[in-house]
Amino acid sequence: MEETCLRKIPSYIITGFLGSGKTTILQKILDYCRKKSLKPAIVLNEIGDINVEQGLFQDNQVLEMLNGCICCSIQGDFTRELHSFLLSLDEKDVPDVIFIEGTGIANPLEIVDGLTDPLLIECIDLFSIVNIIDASKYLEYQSIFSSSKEVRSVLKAQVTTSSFIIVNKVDLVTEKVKEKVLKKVTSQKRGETPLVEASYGEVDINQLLEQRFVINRKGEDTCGCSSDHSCDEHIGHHHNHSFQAVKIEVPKPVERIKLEKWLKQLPETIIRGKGIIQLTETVGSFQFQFASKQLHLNRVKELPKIDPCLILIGVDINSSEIRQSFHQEFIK
Ligand SMILES: Nc1nc2c(ncn2[C@@H]2O[C@H](COP(=O)(O)OP(=O)(O)OP(=O)(O)O)[C@@H](O)[C@H]2O)c(=O)[nH]1
Repeated sequence: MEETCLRKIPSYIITGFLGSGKTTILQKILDYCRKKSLKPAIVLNEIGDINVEQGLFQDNQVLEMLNGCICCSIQGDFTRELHSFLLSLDEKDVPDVIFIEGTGIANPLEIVDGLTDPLLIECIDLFSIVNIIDASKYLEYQSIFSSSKEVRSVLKAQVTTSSFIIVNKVDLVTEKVKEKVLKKVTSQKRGETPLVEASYGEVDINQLLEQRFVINRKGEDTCGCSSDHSCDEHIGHHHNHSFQAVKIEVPKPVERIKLEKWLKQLPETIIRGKGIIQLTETVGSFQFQFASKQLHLNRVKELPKIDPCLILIGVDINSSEIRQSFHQEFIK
């Protein structure tokens, strides 16, 4: 007989497009858990084969799902791995709460599918889907990706399925743009879903964790979304993501200004960059973050467990061209 979990654990899906601020808000949630003496477990999903942000989650139980999107290629593995992870825990280690951070290109309903698999039904109590929106890019993405049905439908599904929405990065936009974004999101979201605005994910965590997910089962629309598709589209259809992650080894320190210039000339469809690099200007390793067309470099305190590299994520990227261009500029 299949072994099963001792109890159902409240679980939250943290969703939102690439670089919108999911990890930033998750860090705030983890601080909150620490203060409340709650024991969290975190499931991290990356489309690349490496998690360059693992240092951010030290001291927590982390299950990493790399090299694919929970929403498609590794959905079955996700269910099995999460199940065996939970069964492997001693009673004292069973988490009070689980946070699942999607890849940024995930349709949350496909993660819901994985969590509601019969294998996990006694283990997981799905509380809420929290969606983070990048206020500085949301409208732009609608036009950059106007010809990509796939990107538009991911952006929309992340809004329509959520039980809590944070319009983040409002520090980067004017009042007028913010109002436009809020209007657009309000027109897409489900009526009862709270919508809050934030910079660097500063929100009332208590309010966020209390919000309960309600699946709106009515007629055909069994998934609860108000979008104009049949909900069967969520299942089994998205196996050919045109999203890609390109990994570039960076064996030598790079010049910051030159790197900034190089990033600026990348195609608009490269949405996100992460990595660990060294700089010519100063000793040490730096966490490389590129989102909303902005470069952030944060010094890494401990020796990184991975070799310096950049991961660039986007849609329909010509990986060899980009690798070659980087090599030409920085390595040769
Ligand atoms: N200006 C500004 N930057 C932010 C804000 N929130 C997050 N960032 C920065 O945006 C970058 C991406 O943030 P993350 O929290 O890693 O985004 P993410 O959604 O986890 O990214 P992926 O998992 O790669 O999709 C980081 O450099 C953050 O410091 C914000 O409100 N304003």
